[in-house]
Amino acid sequence: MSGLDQAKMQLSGRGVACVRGGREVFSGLDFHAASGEALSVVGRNGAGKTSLLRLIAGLLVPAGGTIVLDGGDAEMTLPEQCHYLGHRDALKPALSVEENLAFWADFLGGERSDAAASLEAVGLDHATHLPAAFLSAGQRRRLSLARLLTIRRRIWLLDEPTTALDVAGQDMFGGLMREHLARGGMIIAATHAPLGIDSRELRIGGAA
Ligand SMILES: Nc1ncnc2c1ncn2[C@@H]1O[C@H](COP(=O)(O)OP(=O)(O)OP(=O)(O)O)[C@@H](O)[C@H]1O
Repeated sequence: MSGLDQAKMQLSGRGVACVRGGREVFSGLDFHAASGEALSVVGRNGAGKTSLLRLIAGLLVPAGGTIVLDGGDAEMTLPEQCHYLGHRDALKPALSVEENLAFWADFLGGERSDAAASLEAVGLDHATHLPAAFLSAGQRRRLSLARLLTIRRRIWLLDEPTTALDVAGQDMFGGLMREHLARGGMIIAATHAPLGIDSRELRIGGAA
């Protein structure tokens, strides 16, 4: 665990507004999250949970307000310090499990851990040469989770991360999230189901 991993971080949103397709999804949204902390973003379908993750990841531009990271790596942008895991697993079907992971490691760059160890941690070490097209939904999700471990980024933005995971997979993922937080990481997860770890709730758009 490096000293950098332990540096305090604080992510703050102030008066954030989101417009999609010309329609306001939410506005005036305030939130904050600190290193070592998990935030569960909850709300009804269409409230803007995915949109908020995409705003933080820099994949959408806020229509108003600011999103600021204090205490992160001053040489990197906020999106460069985030892992965004969408609810659709971004995998190349013709590439094998290990080739998919290598693709993401090359694409994202930066510090990386041992890919074989990551695949073992998510229970895919028996399937490294299998084309991603042959993976089950839960196995695809596990491969996406291996990305979080292979390429080290301190902020995990997770969209419905436990979808398709069996009970053992949810336990495994709970352990990985706890380790990430213990290292000074941050997790912001859009979810309809309990995340499986202690988290603070950020509700968007009133009761679901
Ligand atoms: N590409 C797009 N163009 C226009 N509108 C969009 C686009 N993507 C999403 N929206 C709209 O933005 C709103 C928020 O969508 P978002 O996916 O962020 O909601 P959500 O809270 O994650 O919903 P769910 O619980 O169903 O996953 C919805 O009304 C949706 O129709």
